[in-house]
Amino acid sequence: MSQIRVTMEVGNDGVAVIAISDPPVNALAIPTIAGLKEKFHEATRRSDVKAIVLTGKGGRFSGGFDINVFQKVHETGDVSIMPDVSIDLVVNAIEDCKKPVVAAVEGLALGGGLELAMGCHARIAAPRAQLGLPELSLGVIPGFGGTQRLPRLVGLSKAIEIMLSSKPIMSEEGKKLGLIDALVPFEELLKVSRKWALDIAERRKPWLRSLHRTDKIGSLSEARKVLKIARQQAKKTAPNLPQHQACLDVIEEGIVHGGYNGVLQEAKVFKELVLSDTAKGLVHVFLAQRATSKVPNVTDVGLKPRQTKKVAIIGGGLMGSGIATALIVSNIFVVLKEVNSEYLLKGIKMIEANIRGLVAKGKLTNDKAEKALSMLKGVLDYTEFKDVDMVIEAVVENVPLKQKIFSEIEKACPRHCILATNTSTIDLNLIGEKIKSQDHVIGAHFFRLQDLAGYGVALAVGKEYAKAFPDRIFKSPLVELLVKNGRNGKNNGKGYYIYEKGSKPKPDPSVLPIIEESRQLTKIMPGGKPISVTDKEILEMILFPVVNEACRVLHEGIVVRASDLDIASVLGMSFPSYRGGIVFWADTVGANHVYKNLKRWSEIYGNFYKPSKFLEERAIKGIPLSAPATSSPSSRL
Ligand SMILES: C[C@H](O)CC(=O)SCCNC(=O)CCNC(=O)[C@H](O)C(C)(C)COP(=O)(O)OP(=O)(O)OC[C@H]1O[C@@H](n2cnc3c(N)ncnc32)[C@H](O)[C@@H]1OP(=O)(O)O
Repeated sequence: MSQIRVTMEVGNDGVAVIAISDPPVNALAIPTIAGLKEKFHEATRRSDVKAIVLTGKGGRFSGGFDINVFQKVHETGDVSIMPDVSIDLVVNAIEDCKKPVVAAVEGLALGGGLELAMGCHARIAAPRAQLGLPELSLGVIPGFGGTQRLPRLVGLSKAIEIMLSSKPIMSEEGKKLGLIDALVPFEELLKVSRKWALDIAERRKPWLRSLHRTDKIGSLSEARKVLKIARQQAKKTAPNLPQHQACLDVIEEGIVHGGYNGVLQEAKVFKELVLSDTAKGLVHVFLAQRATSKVPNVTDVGLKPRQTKKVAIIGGGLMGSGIATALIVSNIFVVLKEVNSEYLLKGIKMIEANIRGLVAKGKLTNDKAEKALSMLKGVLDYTEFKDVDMVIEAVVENVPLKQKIFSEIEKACPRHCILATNTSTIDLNLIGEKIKSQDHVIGAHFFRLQDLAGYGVALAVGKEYAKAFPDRIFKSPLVELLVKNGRNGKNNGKGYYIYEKGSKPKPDPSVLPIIEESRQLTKIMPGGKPISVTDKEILEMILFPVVNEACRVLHEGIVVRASDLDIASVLGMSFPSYRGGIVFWADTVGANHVYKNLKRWSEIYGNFYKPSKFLEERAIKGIPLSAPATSSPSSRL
């Protein structure tokens, strides 16, 4: 195995080129690490090798340590399956190698990939290569010496920024910072790297060990000041993520006690963090997100995705104009259709304002804003629909209106066109009932929340839910009362929050008497007094019904796998990714705990909380909610 994943060629110049070869990203799997150790020992031993170049095949240096190994550690709880790379390979075989080692980097060097490169005695990179240490986004810290070498190469503040943000920098910036020694055209990468390695061997260039450098760290008191500020910021920006403070502690260890001790402490903390719930959740989300692109009977039978170049949107209200904005900034032509020129103009103005907002926030340059707006066309009829790849209907929640629109677009659009509806609640079968191309109908739901969309939408959605799932809704008069009191969310400045330009929305206390009235009407106050619930119970009373609904979706086979719902909850509901998504979290809490509480609440508050059959069976039998249906008899429920 190791021979395939790592190759070595020794040229007439005496340079051994060791290449990682494991497409698509040259991840450092356990056999690859073994292969690297083997090749480095061989190159060190061989008398015909004067210097070494380390590179990656296929246009990418390395995407870092193999994340699948983390998953195995999580499944088994056995952290000893992770090989010692930090000392054995990076310090002993590379950094302390008796022959100079130069990294030739192109494409990307992330995580463990960049850490290998930092262990080399120089780094030569091609343009636009991504360099980063994204380990914190996986719930761990860099574990191959990155917490020690990066500060020594680019300075403490920048290194902290790179690690805590988990965002890569480009090789151009890397060159300015000193992380990269030379930036050369792609065609010259290997040639220059070989020569650089020979120059070091023959003492024409310095032989630098990153871990031994101190020139960019500054004094201990300066370093402590920088670390103190970083700790305070991390407390605010990442209060629930232990890896941020842990990373700063390990950096400090190396500054106080020297780089080598820092590396040892890093390895210890890394192994503790890899078993944390945060790492379990984040690693799950990383792998689950990639799994969403694998659809049985679609991607595995060779079907290729079709490009979407032009999309029509029906309805230029808040929703339609928001969707149009997202599409034009992604370089997709948009045809926006409205029923009259007054509404159309309003929609276009909203899109222009959205784009101006993105420019003001620095998310879009003026050039890109102009380009985006040039991709938008407002229309009042269907003529422009003749060559669209997709239509997204974003009109009010009204079944006859949506059915009429779908009949019209079926005639106006090409056969391949996807017919999407932005409905929140209406059954897609009902929307497509009157057309022939039912196999082209999909739901493409966008929603931001009540204050933003306006309470009219919330009322319409509530009515549809009540019709479709009468036994699954909690009947609350709150939204109607808000409307009666002249409130309509952000739209008229009277929502749950107060919206002031330039500042974060603040809770509006004048909404409290209306909430109180709603409570009285709902009769959920035994003895006329609000019930007393802990913060934990509030959280569970909100999220367990979501878990229950996820169980119904799983039972009905609407998603291919439970982890698709995790990704939907993270991307669509802002469910914290460090908790792994809604089903993953429910399994962490325990299906039985979810079931028992829902059952108890359903006896007090009614059917809204009634556990579904799927949840009940899995809870009773002790089967995780995420286990595939085939492994459990509940698939027949
Ligand atoms: C000890 C060390 O300090 C610890 C570490 O190194 S932890 C790892 C640090 N590295 C990372 O976090 C990088 C993670 N990877 C990425 O961000 C992106 O995959 C990427 C920027 C490298 C490439 O992105 P992109 O081109 O869009 O391709 P993407 O679909 O994400 O990945 C291609 C395939 O490579 C896999 N892959 C990418 N990086 C991987 C890694 N580090 N380990 C294992 N598999 C990896 C993906 O799972 C995907 O597999 P699939 O084809 O079976 O779905």
